[in-house]
Amino acid sequence: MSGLMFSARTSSSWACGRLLRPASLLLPPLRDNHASKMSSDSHWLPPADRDQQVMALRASGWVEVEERDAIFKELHFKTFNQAFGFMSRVALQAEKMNHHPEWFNVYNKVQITLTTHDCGGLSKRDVKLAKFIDKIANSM
Ligand SMILES: C[C@H](O)[C@H](O)[C@H]1CNC2=NC(N)=NC(=O)C2=N1
Repeated sequence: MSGLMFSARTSSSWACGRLLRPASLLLPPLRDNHASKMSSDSHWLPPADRDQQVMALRASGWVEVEERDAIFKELHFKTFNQAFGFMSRVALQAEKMNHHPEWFNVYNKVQITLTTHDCGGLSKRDVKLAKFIDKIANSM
């Protein structure tokens, strides 16, 4: 295949409010620093909102990850089947939101980290998914 290939950014570009543009070696980056990228995110959490939301999630067991703009929680279930059933329900919601956890499961334990890769940090989607995770975990 020859010639310069152009490709439109994926739908996930909208997750952070960035303009859709053909990825090209010719165009300078519209926004090339973290702060300006974060500030343009339509799902970006302004500092005041973020503090309030993270404080509420802390109350239900979420903790902030050191050296990453992310939140973490470890959940314990009675059995592996319960843990896997929980993960299945969260996976369906993640697909519906097109927003996916970073997670690790050993037997009845599930470790979950939430962050928005397209935005380089926490967004409203992480808060929404964290609240869904807590709702499902509490219902099991
Ligand atoms: C191409 C796809 O839509 C994107 O990669 C989505 C998928 N799921 C995602 N999940 C998370 N946690 N962050 C993202 O930025 C993200 N982006």
